[in-house]
Formats: sequence, structure tokens, C-alpha cells
Amino acid sequence: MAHSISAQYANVDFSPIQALTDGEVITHSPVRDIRLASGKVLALITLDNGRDHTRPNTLGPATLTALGETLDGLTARAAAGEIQAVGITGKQYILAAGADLSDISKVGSRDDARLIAQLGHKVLGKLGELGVPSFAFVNGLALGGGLEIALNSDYRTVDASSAAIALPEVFLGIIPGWGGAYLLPNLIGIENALEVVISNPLKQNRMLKPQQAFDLGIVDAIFPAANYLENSLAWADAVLGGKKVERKNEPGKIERLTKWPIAIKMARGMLESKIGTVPKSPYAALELLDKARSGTKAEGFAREDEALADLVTGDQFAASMYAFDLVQKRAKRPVGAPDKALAKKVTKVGIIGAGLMASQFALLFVRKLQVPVLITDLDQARVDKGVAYIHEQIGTLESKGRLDADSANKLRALVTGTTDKSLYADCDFVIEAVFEEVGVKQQVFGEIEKIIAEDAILATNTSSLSVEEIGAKLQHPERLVGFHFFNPVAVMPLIEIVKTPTTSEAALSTAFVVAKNLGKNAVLTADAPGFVVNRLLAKVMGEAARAVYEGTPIIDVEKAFAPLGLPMGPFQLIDLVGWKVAAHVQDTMADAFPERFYANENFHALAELDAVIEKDKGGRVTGWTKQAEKLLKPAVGSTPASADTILRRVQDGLASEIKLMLDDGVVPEVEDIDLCLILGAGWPFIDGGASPYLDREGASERAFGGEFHTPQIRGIENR
Ligand SMILES: NC(=O)c1ccc[n+]([C@@H]2O[C@H](COP(=O)([O-])OP(=O)(O)OC[C@H]3O[C@@H](n4cnc5c(N)ncnc54)[C@H](O)[C@@H]3O)[C@@H](O)[C@H]2O)c1
Repeated sequence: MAHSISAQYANVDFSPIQALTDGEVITHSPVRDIRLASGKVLALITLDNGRDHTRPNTLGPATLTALGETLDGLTARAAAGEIQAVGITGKQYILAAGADLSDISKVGSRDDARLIAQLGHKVLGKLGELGVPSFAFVNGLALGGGLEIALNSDYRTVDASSAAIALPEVFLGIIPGWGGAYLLPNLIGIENALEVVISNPLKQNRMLKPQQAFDLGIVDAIFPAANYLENSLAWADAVLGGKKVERKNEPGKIERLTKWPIAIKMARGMLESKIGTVPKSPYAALELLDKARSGTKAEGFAREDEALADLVTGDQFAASMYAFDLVQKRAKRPVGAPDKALAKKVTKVGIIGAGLMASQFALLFVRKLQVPVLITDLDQARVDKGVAYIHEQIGTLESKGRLDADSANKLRALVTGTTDKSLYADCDFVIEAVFEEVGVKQQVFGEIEKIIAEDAILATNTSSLSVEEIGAKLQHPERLVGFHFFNPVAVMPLIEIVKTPTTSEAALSTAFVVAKNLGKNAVLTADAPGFVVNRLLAKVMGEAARAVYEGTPIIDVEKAFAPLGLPMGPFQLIDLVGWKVAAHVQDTMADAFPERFYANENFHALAELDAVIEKDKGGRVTGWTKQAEKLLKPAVGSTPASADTILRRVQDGLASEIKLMLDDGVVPEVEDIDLCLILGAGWPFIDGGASPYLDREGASERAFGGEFHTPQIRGIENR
């Protein structure tokens, strides 16, 4: 037992972290002895914190200690021959949601952080050293430490209807540090493990479905929800009786020697080009996965202890905990949202415009609100195209089994395309997504106001125009509110709700309630050019255009932005948004703040856009490099900017713009800006949104001689 996990942690003193627990100890006794058909006895532990499913089991120091004691008791019983196996499962729908993050974020010193990792290893490691086989019955949610319970066990089954399964640690700025980084690649091979440990968390924290977990080899057997435990116990009995368990993706010698180092190298290259080198957790995870190729479990666990100790006390984790708090708490209780009771009940939605945005959110309205939705455009052909898109999307959902035929037909029946605006008379919520021009928007609202009821709410999806100006010609401007979706609508969780000086409480309240019912997070902003996200993205795009104008090749400009960690480079983003919309936003920003936005000067080539766009059937120009090269021409005789210069300019530009936005009251606090950037621009969660990053990079200091956050939020105090 020289390399046993129990021996490794036998003499560690855990008393410094015992005080961290908030006292919510998961009760998991009495352990139930279950006599299997063969006559063997399996002792079953059920993790259950006694709360409803909204409060999942989490693993804090006290819970772990108690679980460790239970496992010690079972080891003794196994040695005495009283039990032949141990099983571990969770309360209904939940195995465990992982480490108790409120505990971890309270950790002050590196030594204490290491103790958290060591305690998890010591306790979960026991599952592999009981003297009898251990079985994890993954009956539901298994995230982080929850999944590591299963990985430390000898065998695993999963309930086919389980909720998410994942190792999300990298997304939170840490690494799977209770065995995951060592055990997973040794179970399912390096390429699969890279997917689960690094790629999925970086893809907006993607989770695995039970079937995927089974296909990857993370679990050995999958059973339907009905009789899941009975089937799992019978399966365990068969395994105890000698049934062979096939581990199809378990790496062999050849994979370890050849595929493993190549996969790591490729993953590193991919990471560097996708997220730059600033975020630490993906690289720390990569290092651990690399080393997991050889050496003992005890060595692997010791490496995880050190990596976790580094990351938990680093500034990136502090920033991601700040982001976690924003998304978990602030996003759920939007600042400035009026009383829900003031909201108007929405029974029929009118949508004006059937283009890129309108057709996407029309689908969301029918799916989430399940009310009739009318959609219109300039002519029947455009209306038909929008409706066809919605029908096609419903069809896709149906073919993927996410909607049954009945519901799909019901949804289709709720969508009506029309050029007859009189049908809008009984709509209580009308939203426009026509061209980004004040005159056009004023005209459509003028027309619709004559038709709808006096108290119907009007909303505009404008990206950057003044909502007040859009409503200037309305008889009841108080009913107008900005309701700014992000593209792609199905994916982006944010809606910026814009209040003008006249917007009524009823209109505002309705907007918040509708946003919530659409399953989106809403943030209230003032009626300032570009609101929050587009103002800052325009800054990014403007700096990119400026660098090209100075003669920097587009590909170098894209690369210079990589350290920001945004989901894509600035030109790729312009291509996604559509060059026409992007040009409008830049123009609006440059008109509003000519001294700080470069649109007029350097985006002048965009004037050529209309012609290019008209040629493109889908309304969007594809092949961003080619288009960008064509449209953005360097000025004669200028000097290309270096990557450092470009990055520093954009960092300083963002820092000063954010400061100005706060001074002008666009939103009350910098937290709202970070929330918008995380949810609306995909700003990396592990950077905590923009402001902690700009503080850390010294940009805040350079831009306005201060900082947005206290050292605590930036994590500096912990170093
Ligand atoms: N593209 C984006 O990523 C994005 C994101 C958020 C907000 N927006 C905003 O949404 C709005 C629409 O943008 P889009 O990208 O969907 O543009 P789009 O060109 O795809 O769609 C606009 C549609 O409005 C129709 N239209 C124009 N005038 C009309 C009128 N008088 N009556 C009825 N229909 C009319 C057009 O025929 C077209 O189908 C703009 O205000 C834009 O700023 C766009």
C-alpha cells in the first residue's frame, strides 16, 4: 500500500479548513444494506442534504469529513466480511453539484487551498480502496466533485434521464482537483478527456447528456429512469459475479506513447489561438492531463493538490467567483426592474420586420410565451421567408425529438405572417426589428400606433439608436421601451432593456416580465448610444479598423485581440452581426462621440457596403477576411501597429469608456457592465467580465488613474 491514497493523506492536519464549512452537512446515513439476488450485500450510501432539488448536494469540508468517516466504517465492515460491495448515489435527480464554492471562495491562503484539494482526494480516494468493489449510481446531476465521486469509484452506472454531467472547473478558473484530471484521461483516453475537461467548459460550459457520458466511456452502463436503482443493483451483482466490464476507450500503451503527446500539443495550439495565454485554468488542466499519461494515482492526485492551491488563491479564480456571483445572483434579480404587478399581461405579440433578428425572436416568443405571434414585413415574399424560417426551425426541433408532433403543430399554428397591419389591433406587445434607421422606425411605429390599443406596449430592438428619438413622434411615447436582443437569439442569454426619460413603469415592468418569460436575463440601461454591449464592442471594432487602416494585416489584427479571450476576433464578429448593422452601429457611435470612435474616419470604406450586401442573398456577407480586406483599405504611408500596441489601445479604450459610462449613469454599477459583457458578448467568464481584467492588466490605472474593483475582487490580496 506504499502508494495508496489513504497513506498519502494519513498525516495531513485538516483542522485549519474545518471552520470553513457553513454547516450544511449532507446526511448520508443510515447506510442501507441491500441484499443482492446472489446473496451478496451491497452497502448503499445516499447523499442527501435534506433540501429540495433547488438546493443540490454540495461537498464542503464537513460533508467530506463525515463521508470519510462513513467510508472508514464500511472499510472495516468489508474487512470483516459483512459487505461485499459499496454503492453511492444521491437524493432525487441529484448526485452532487460539486465542491461547495462558497467555502472555496473563503479560502485565504495557499496552504488552506491545498488542504481543500487534499481533503477531497483523501475522502473520495477511499472509494477506490475499500477492499471491496465500489459502484457509483449516477442518478442525476453530477458536476465537478459530484462526477469525481463517480470517477473515484470502481464502476459507474447512469440514469438515462439524468440532468447534466460535467467537469466545469476550467470554466470557473480552476481544475478538476479531486481526481478528475488524473482519472478521466486514464479511463476514456486523452482526446475524450480534453473534450470534457477543457473544450466543453470553454464552450459556454457545455454539459454532457447521460448517453454521451456512456458513449465516451465515463459510465459503464446506462439504464432508464424507471427502475434505475433496481437495474443498477442487478448489474452490480452481475459484476460481482464475474461479468466483464468493457472499457472501450481506456488508453493502451500505444496511445500513451504516441497519441497522447500529439493530442496535448494540438490542444495547446488550439487554446493559444482561441483564447490567448491569459486564462490560466485551461493551461493548468492541460498540464495535468499531459502528466496523467504516466505515474501513479497518488502522484496524479498530488499534482492536482498543487495546481488547485495555485489557482484557488490566484486572481483569475477571484474574478471568476465575482462573475459566478453576477450570473447567479445579479442576473436573477435585475437592478431597477419595477414591481412585477405593474406588468401588462401579454396575450398576443406583434413583430414588425421578418429579417435576421425578427424571425429568430419570433420563434422564441411562440416557444416560450405560447401566444399568437403576428409577423410582417415590406412585402409578402419577405413575410413568407420569415415564416418559412420559423417553421423550419420548429421542424428541426421536432426531428431532434425536442418537440413532439402535437406541440410542433400547435406552435406552427400560433405564427401568422401578414402584410395586413390591421390584424395587429389586439396585440398587447409589439416589437420592431426593421432597418436600423430612425426614420424607418418612427414611420412603422406611427403606422402601428393608429391600430393598436392605447395601453399596448411598443418595443424596439434597435442596436444603438436613441430610443427616445424613435418614439419622438408617438402620441404615447411612454409606452415605448428598448428591448435589445443579441444574435444568435437562441444562444445569447442577454436582453438590454432601455428606459427613456418618458418610458412608463408599466412598459418597463412588462419588458422585464417578458424577458424573464423568454428565459433571458435582462439588464436595465439608460438610453445612451449603443447602450452597454454595442458601445464597448464598437470600441473593439473601431480599434481593429484603425489598426488595419494603419496598414496592419487583418490576420495580425485578429491575433492581437486574442488575449481578450472573446469568442471570436473583431472582423469575424462584424461578419456574424452583418456588415450593414455593424456599420450603422459604428456610425451612430462616431456621431455621438466623434473624439473617441473611429467609425467616420476609418470605416469610410463601409460606404461601399450596400452594393456588396445586396449581392449576398442571405443578407450577410460571408468569408470575413476577404470582405474585410476588400473594404478596409490601409491609408497610404502609415505604419502598421504592433500586436502590443493594438492590445494596449483597446484595453485603455475600454477602461476609459467604461469609466465614462459609469460617470454618465448608463448603468448604476460596473457589475452591470460586466454582466452585459459576459452574457451579451461572451466575454470570458474566467476573466470575471471586462473590469477585473482591465484592472489586472493596468489599463484602468493608465486610463483614469484608478481601478474599478477592490484588491479583494481582483484576488490580489490572496497572492
Ligand atoms: N443583426 C444583428 O446582429 C442585430 C442584433 C441586435 C439588434 N439588431 C437590430 O435589429 C434590427 C433589424 O436587424 P436585422 O439584422 O434583423 O436586419 P434585417 O435587414 O435582416 O431585417 C430587417 C427587416 O425589416 C424589414 N423592413 C424594413 N422596413 C420595414 C417596414 N417599414 N415595415 C416592415 N418591415 C420592414 C426588411 O424588409 C427586413 O426584412 C435593427 O434595428 C438592428 O440594429 C440587429
